[in-house]
Amino acid sequence: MDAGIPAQRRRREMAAATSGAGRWPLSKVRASRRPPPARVRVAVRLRPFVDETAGANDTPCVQGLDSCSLEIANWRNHQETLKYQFDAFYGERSSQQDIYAGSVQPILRHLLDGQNASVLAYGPTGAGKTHTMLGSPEQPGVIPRALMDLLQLTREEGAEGRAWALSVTMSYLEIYQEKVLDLLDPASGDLVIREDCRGNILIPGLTQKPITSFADFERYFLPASRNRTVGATRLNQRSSRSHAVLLVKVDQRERLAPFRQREGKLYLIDLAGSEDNRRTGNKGLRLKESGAINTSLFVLGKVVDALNLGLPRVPYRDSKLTRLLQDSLGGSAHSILIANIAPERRFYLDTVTALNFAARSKEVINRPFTNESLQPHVLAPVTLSQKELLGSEAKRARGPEDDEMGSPEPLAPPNSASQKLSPLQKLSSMDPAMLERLLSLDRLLGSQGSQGTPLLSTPRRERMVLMKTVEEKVLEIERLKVKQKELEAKVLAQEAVEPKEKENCSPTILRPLSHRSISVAKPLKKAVVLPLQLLKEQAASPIAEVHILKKRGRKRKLESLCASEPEEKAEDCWEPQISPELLAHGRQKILDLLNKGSARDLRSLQRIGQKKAQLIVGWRELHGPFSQVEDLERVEGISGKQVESFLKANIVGLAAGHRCGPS
Ligand SMILES: Nc1ncnc2c1ncn2[C@@H]1O[C@H](COP(=O)(O)OP(=O)(O)OP(=O)(O)O)[C@@H](O)[C@H]1O
Repeated sequence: MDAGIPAQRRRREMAAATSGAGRWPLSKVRASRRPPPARVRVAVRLRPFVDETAGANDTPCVQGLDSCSLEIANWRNHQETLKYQFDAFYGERSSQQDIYAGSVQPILRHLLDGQNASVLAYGPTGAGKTHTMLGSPEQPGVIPRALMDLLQLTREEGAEGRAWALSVTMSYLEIYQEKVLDLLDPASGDLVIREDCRGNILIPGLTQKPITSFADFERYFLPASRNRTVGATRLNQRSSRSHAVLLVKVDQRERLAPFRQREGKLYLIDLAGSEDNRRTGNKGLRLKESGAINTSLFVLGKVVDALNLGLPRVPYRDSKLTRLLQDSLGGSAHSILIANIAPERRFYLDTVTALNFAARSKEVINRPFTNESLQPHVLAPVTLSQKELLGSEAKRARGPEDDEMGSPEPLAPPNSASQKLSPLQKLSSMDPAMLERLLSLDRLLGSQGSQGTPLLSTPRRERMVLMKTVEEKVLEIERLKVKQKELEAKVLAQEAVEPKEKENCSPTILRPLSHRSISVAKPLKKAVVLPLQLLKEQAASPIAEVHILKKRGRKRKLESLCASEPEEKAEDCWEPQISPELLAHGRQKILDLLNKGSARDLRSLQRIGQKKAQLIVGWRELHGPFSQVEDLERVEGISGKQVESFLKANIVGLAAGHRCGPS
């Protein structure tokens, strides 16, 4: 478009545009003159209590401080509050109009300057994204309000006699499991996203409906909304399983010479909820959906971070959602992210995660959470096991008051050196696995003599150093655990191979209690065969143990007098037997890769493609390092069976590499 305009005039109009007097679209000037990428503005909306299970006395775990900041209890130290700062904060009493007028309406005018804009509702499942974006007939949300205003604005600006003629079109699509589906034409299948030579993002084949009135909009939008994929999860009966993207284009044509054209795009997006599948109870299809949702939200987080930090590379291409938004997030586009959060305590961790995702700045204030009736429990985090925590969870399920009263017998004697006051038990619905992780961090920091350095209140750089130390310690512990398992396996293997010797063996060799069982079934037949072709290699190879074949077969259960689970033994077929030591090396190598490898490194593993590698990296960033390879099963989208076959496919190769390699 620029080519036909004399350079002098272009410069004049540019100057007019930047001084606010003209209407030359900043987005259309040459790249070198473009303003620096716009920051994504972030607003947080706290919804009111809607949880029927919340008791009358339940107090929110988060509360607003002013129109831009809020505080939330610090799980680790009840004397402290985490304070977050945003561009805007809307408390539980805020209305739909407050959010719209405060954060959305101001960006609409940029569309008439030919610039793009986007509004994204983000947050955990059930926190109020759809309510914010869509609302109800009584409380219309951002979408109907924005459409109403935009149509009004374009009618006025494009009226006869004005310099520009304006028209509005709408498209409506969903991104479901990384597929782009046209909600106005559900039969059309997965659509491709393309970029033209000017960097504009296009979706060829996507339906565009011209709209001139709000009635037009409703006529298309309401039936299309019913095409959106929703499903019931444990946390929301009608949970959105896809990102719903409403695209409104405002097209402008100048009525007189030089007949310029402009196009402004507005994306109004109701994102699918970020999900912690240990709480949603998702399985099968829901789990798969959730994996795709979490991955694309993770990429969105990276894109927002990169834009707000001014990084040179913004990873738009890593997901369909961000690819679609490439020309409407950053650049000269105007974007607002509305992070929706819930007040119920059972959402505490989700809330912290959402706030951390959205936070521009956070500080720790040295005062208790003001609305929090946290009763100091005499707990020693260093001695609190997951079992005990689960016990307290169960107790809470019986009645929260019991818990409020605290245990008549403190878990640690008062005044003991390890004693700490902790609000952990008050954060009633915190995931036990997550608690265990947080507590293990505590334990490690405690054993490092850094009790005085609360992790979350430490400046970012120091926190990174601390986290690194903690990670190393965790790895060391894991290594020791593996070593222990190895020794146990050796003892077991020895007993299986030499049942008779076992009877006479020294009483000083004891197996760990949990593994001690007395089998009353017939002893297994021993069969260790060295295949002919391997005999030579085995003599020379340092990894000879891999090539020994062991007899194995249909599993059958043996009665066990000691173990709670029946022991499984096998017979009648052959499989490679790997020495426990080698197995442990292989496992450790895999674990190291899972915890330290980039997505690219992970792809070098068998059975790990690009998607799985991203899922793993995403999980790691959200939940911290894997403590054992089996934790892979906790990654959404990776099943237990897949983990099993992944281990089989990789363990020997990596173990062999370890033993034979230069190290
Ligand atoms: N500000 C609010 N005022 C009153 N009710 C609300 C508010 N926000 C959300 N709700 C109610 O909370 C429930 C969950 O909200 P909603 O469906 O919007 O969550 P969501 O974040 O879109 O969930 P999902 O990601 O699973 O789709 C709904 O019943 C909704 O009406």
